[in-house]
Amino acid sequence: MDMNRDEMVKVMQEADCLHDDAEVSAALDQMAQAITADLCDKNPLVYVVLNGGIIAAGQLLPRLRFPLEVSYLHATRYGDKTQGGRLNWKVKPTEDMNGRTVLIIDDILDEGNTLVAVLEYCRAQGASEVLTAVVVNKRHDRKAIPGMTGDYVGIDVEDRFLFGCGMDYKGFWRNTLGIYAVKGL
Ligand SMILES: O=P(O)(O)OC[C@H]1O[C@H](OP(=O)(O)OP(=O)(O)O)[C@H](O)[C@@H]1O
Ligand code: HPA
Repeated sequence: MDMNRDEMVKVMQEADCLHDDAEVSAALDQMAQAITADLCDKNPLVYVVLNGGIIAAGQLLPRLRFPLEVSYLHATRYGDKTQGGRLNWKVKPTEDMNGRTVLIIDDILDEGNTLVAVLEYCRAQGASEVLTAVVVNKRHDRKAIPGMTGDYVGIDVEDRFLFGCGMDYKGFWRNTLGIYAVKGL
C-alpha cells in the first residue's frame, strides 16, 4: 500500500475547490489577450519558472499566437513545506537576454520573493523589459514589496494553502487545472 498516494487521494477528496477548470480557463484566456496586446510585436523571451510554472505555461503558451522564444529557469523556496524559505536557484537562465523583452510565467505570486529575485536577475542581465504572468495572486499583506502584483494576473485567491494548476501540496497535485485549498490550511 502506498501511503503517499492514499494520503493524497484523501487530501483531494477533502479539499475545497476555489476555482474550477472553467474559471481558470477563462482567466487564462484573458491573460493571453492582454499579453498578446502588449507583446505580439516584441519577440519576447519567455521563461517558465519550474516546477510550478509548468501547467501555467502549458496552458498559456498555445494561446499566444505570435513569435516568441521559450526557455526555463528553476528557482524554489518552499520545497515540500507550506512556508517559504530562502530562494534556491537550481537552474539560472542561460540565454542572452540583453536588450530583450522577457516574460516570466509562474503559477502563483504568494509573498513575491521568488518573482522579486527573478526580476532582479533578469534586469541585471540587461533585459530591456521584464514582465510577469501568474495564474494566481494570493491576497494578503505579506508581500515582499508591499502592494506588488504581477503584470498579468489570472485570479486573486484567498489566503489559504493552495494546490493545483502547477501548485503542489507535498509534491503532489500540480496536475489539475482547477485551484484547490487544503482542508484546514
Ligand atoms: O511568491 P512566493 O512566496 O515566492 O512563492 C511563489 C513561488 O512558490 C512556488 O514555488 P516553490 O518554491 O514551491 O517551488 P516549485 O515551483 O518547485 O514547487 C511557486 O511555483 C512560485 O514560484
Ligand atoms: O499556496 C501555495 N501552494 C503551493 N505552493 C505555493 N507556493 C507558494 N504559495 C503556495
